[in-house]
Order: sequence, then structure tokens, then C-alpha cells
Amino acid sequence: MEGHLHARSTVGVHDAVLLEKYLDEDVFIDNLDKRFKANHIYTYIGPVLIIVNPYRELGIHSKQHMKDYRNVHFFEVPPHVRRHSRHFRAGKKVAATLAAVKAAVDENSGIALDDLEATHRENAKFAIADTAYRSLKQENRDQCVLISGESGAGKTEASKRILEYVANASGHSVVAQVKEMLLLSNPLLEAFGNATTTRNDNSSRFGKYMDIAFDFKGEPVGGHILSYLLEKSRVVYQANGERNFHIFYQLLNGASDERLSSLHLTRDISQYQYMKQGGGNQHSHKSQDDVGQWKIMEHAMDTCGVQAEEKKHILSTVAGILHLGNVELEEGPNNYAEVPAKSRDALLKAVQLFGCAADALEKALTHRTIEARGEFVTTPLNKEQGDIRSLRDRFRIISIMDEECLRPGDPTDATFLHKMRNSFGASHQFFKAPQPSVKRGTKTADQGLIELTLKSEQEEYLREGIQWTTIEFFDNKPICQMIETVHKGIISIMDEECLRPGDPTDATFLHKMRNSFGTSHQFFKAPQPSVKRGTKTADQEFILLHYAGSVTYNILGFLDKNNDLLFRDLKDTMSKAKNEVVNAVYPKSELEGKKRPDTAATQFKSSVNNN
Ligand SMILES: Nc1ncnc2c1ncn2[C@@H]1O[C@H](COP(=O)(O)OP(=O)(O)OP(=O)(O)O)[C@@H](O)[C@H]1O
Repeated sequence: MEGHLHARSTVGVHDAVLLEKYLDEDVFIDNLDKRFKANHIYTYIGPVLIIVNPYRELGIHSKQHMKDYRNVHFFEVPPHVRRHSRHFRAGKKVAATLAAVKAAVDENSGIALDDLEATHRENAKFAIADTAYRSLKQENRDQCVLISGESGAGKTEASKRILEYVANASGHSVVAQVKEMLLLSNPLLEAFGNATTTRNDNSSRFGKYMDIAFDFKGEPVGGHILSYLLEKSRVVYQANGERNFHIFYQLLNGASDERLSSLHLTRDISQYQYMKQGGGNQHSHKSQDDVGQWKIMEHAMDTCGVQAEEKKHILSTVAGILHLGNVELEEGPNNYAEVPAKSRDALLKAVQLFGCAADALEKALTHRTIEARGEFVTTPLNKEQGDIRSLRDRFRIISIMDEECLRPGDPTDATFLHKMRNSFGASHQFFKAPQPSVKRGTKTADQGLIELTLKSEQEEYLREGIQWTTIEFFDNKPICQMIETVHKGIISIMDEECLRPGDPTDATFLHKMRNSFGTSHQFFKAPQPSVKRGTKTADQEFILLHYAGSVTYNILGFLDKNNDLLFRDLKDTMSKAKNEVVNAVYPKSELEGKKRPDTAATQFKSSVNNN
């Protein structure tokens, strides 16, 4: 008993539910802090797991540790034996488990600790994975592990550990290839979808939903990876200190001289506009082993069944994007945009790699064709329109990752469907910033799960006659409704502004939201700028009161990004490209369809709802 009390005072409690002052945030954080300092990065809140990112290898994820956790019950971690064992006995296993990942406090990150004793007993991530896996096998019920947290919190690492565990726990031989694909899908996705940001050297710039299909013996036989909201704008613009997607650096640093020469590339990052904007430090970014990652990525392509010809088309597209980025538009006669002589070389290289017609691409960058009453009218763009246009259109090119390099398949034939859906580009911050979980495409599920967990726990206490003060929790539903409701929600108002005739602007969109929600809605605030404040910015802002706190949004660019329209000229040019990757992203059928393409917000809403 004494030993137990001592342990508790030095390493806190394993489960925050057992804290005496369980409602006190300081006590809760203090408990996490204590445990973190003793190398215990995992803490439960009932069936929910909190992970504090240690930012260093603790040596607790080895094969031996995985073995230790195999068939060791989640409930063996004291003091939850009773509650969890009953869940199992009654077959009432909570179907989904929320692994809430919290970011580490920076100043604690470098603590040197030698006491790793008993850490493996607390390697709760494996416990979660093992519980889910065993429940799947024994109870034949679908399992879901939901991981959320802010950028850099450790979500990707946590998901990799879970995948590793599943791959290791299941059998051998027949499914070896599927397992390898499970693990290798990550470097492939990360090459095309991750980038170095100021918060995380390997930040996923898209949300991910992964599912793994198992046969009746519990062997993985295939899976799907669905992705949301790839940050397309990063292709053309990187903030200070940040990089473009890893693939560009991997290609330039890792590919052979022959490969680079066939793509008309030089091994010099400073030559490419799309790779050098983030500032000097990216040129020699130490934390990213681009050469090593290139090898892993190539191996992953082979393992995932990407054929040599496909690979060539994928890399040609990546290189073509870099060349296109070096095409600058200039003002010609009558202020019309034109491709100057100095950019012609880059344009021709892009043309060759995409396999499209040079005059068609040039015209598509500098002209616009619209259809009016069955007739097509082409007008030249001025430089500003051309710049905006070509920037936006180049965003779309990144959607090669949508279809091709990550190829479709069927879980039953053990191939993966990897998609990077066309989505918001920069404006995905609209969704991402306030609600990290939305980025994961699980907006409602996340909140639902918290409610579900609290609700089921509280109901259980009530049933058992345990004295309990009901905890009020923030209900996210009204905010989701305010964003999503058909006709009246923010997305509908924004879509309406994008589609209506006349002269809609970001300001008219803000005005309409003010009219719809009022200036002092419970969750929406956008006061008219007072004379005293008088600042221009105030009239460009609105505030949403999310469950995690209030977030101020600047309205500028919302409509443009939501429109996400690819002009007909570029679509047409690309649909005729010989490069099969480019061509597949822009099918001719899209051109023939009469329906106006969905806005970015609607595409996102549908993709989340459909999956
Ligand atoms: N369990 C862990 N042990 C040691 N280091 C970790 C762990 N989890 C995360 N890290 C470190 O933190 C970094 C960021 O983690 P990760 O990429 O998983 O964050 P994320 O939540 O997926 O971020 P983003 O949303 O930006 O993609 C990793 O590159 C790794 O260095």
C-alpha cells in the first residue's frame, strides 16, 4: 500500500478519472507533467488515452515491447480492472477509442531521464492497439481508433505505432505483402502530402482516414486510405521557414543524375521558385534526410505496385510543376499578360513533361474562355488575372496525387486506394485552425465520441449508485450546424455568394453572415467596426466561438478559394496531355458535364459525409 502511495506521489495517477480534484484543470495538467517527467507519456481518462509527445526516442516501441503487450489486457493497467473487465465480460467493449494526443510542453522536451523502469507497462498505445485488435478478432466487431491533436502533437507517430503493432500481431507469409504495404503507404503519403512547417518538420498537410480490412482469422487483407484537404496552396507558396512538400526535395536531392537530366532538373534548389520561398534554412534542412527518404519512397512505390511507366509520369508531373513555377508572366501590349522570352525555356520543359501542346498551355495561362448560351468566347487576361489564375490552376496540378501515384484498388485484392482529394488549398485553415479534428475528417465523430464517452461513463456511475456530480460539457453541435446547415449555414452563404450573379466579394459575404447570424450570436461575432476602432481589419473579421476557444478569421480570399474553379482552358489543355497522370486528373468528361463544379467547401463537406 505504501509503495502504491509513493508511486502515486512521484508519477501521478495512470488514469485521470482517479484524480481527487478531477474537475480542476491545473491538477490534471500537473498530473500529466509529473508523469511526463518520469517518462510516462501515456495517461488514461477512462478508455481515452492522452499522449504527451516526448520529442525523443524513449525506446519503448521495440518488437519486444510489442510482444509484452500482446494479449495483455488493457484493464491490467491499474486501477481500472473492474470497470474494463466488466465491459469485456458483457461484450460491451466501447466500439471506438479516442486517443487524444496532446502536445508536449516545450520546456520539458529535453529532460534527460534514466529511469525507464516500468515504462513499458505503461505503453498504453500498444494496449489500445491490442485491445482493438483482440476485440476485432474475438467479438467480430469493427474497431476504430480516433487520433486528434494539434500540429506536431504526435498523431502520425501514434498511427504508425498502431499500424506496426497490427502488422506484428497478425500472422505471417500469405499476408506479408499486405503488411508491407500497410507500413509503406506512409512514406509514400508523406512524400507527397507532408512538409516541414515551423511547428513540425514532418507535418501532414492533409487529413487522413485509414481503414484496414481483416479476414476472419484476423489477418490484414487490404485497406483504404482516404485523405482530405490537401494543402494545395503550399505547392506555389511557402511561408517563411517552411518547405514545399517533401517530394520536391527528395527528388532533387535523392534521384540519380540520369533521372534528373531526363526531367531537365538540376540538383540546385535555389533554381526553383516553388522550393526556395521559405527562406534559407530549407536549403540544407538537417532534420529531413531527403536522400534516405527518396530511397524509401521509391521502394514504397515498387511495393505498392506502381509500374515503371507510371512512376515516370508521376515524377515528370512533379518536375513539370517545378518548371511551371519558373514561368513568370509579364505585361505585354494593352496590359495583357504574356509569357516573356526569359520564361519560354521553363514553359517548354513543363510542356514536354506534361505532354501537352506548348501554344495551348501558353494560351491557357494568359486567356480565358467562357461559354455563354452555347458559344465559347475567349478573352485575354491582364497580368494580375493571369498571375492569380496560373497560381490557382497550378494548385490543381498537385491533385495528380489524387488519382495516380496512389492508385485505386479494392480491399479484397489487397491493393490500397489512396486519394488526395481536391480541396481547399490555403483556405483549409478555415476548418483546420479551430478544430484540429476536422482536419482528420472527423469533426462530428470527435465531438460525438467525447459526448459518448462522458455520457456512457456518467450513466454507468448512475446505474451503479456511485455518487457523481454531472459534468456539463461543451456541445459542439450548434457550431457544426451553424457551419453546415443547408441554406442558412456559413458554407451555404459562402456558396451562394460564389455562385450568384452580380459582384459578390468577401465583404458582401461577411455582410450576409452578419445579416444571418446577427452581430452577437452565441457562437458568431462580427461587430460592425465602430468609428473608434475604425480600423480596416475589423471590417474583415469574424469570430467563431469553437469548443476549444474563440478564433478570429480574416475574410480576405474566402470566396476566391472556395470557388476553386479551374478555368476551362487549362482543363482542356491538361485533358489532352500525354502524361497519363496529368490526363487522368482532368478527364474529358468533366469538360463535357453541364453541371457547375462544386465549391471547395461543398466538396469537402460531401467527402466527409460520404466516408
Ligand atoms: N511517441 C513519440 N516518441 C518520440 N517522438 C515523437 C513521438 N510522437 C511524436 N514524436 C516527435 O514529434 C514529431 C511530430 O509528430 P507527428 O508528425 O506525429 O505530429 P502530428 O500530430 O502528426 O502533426 P501534424 O498534424 O503537423 O502532421 C515527430 O516527427 C517526432 O519527432
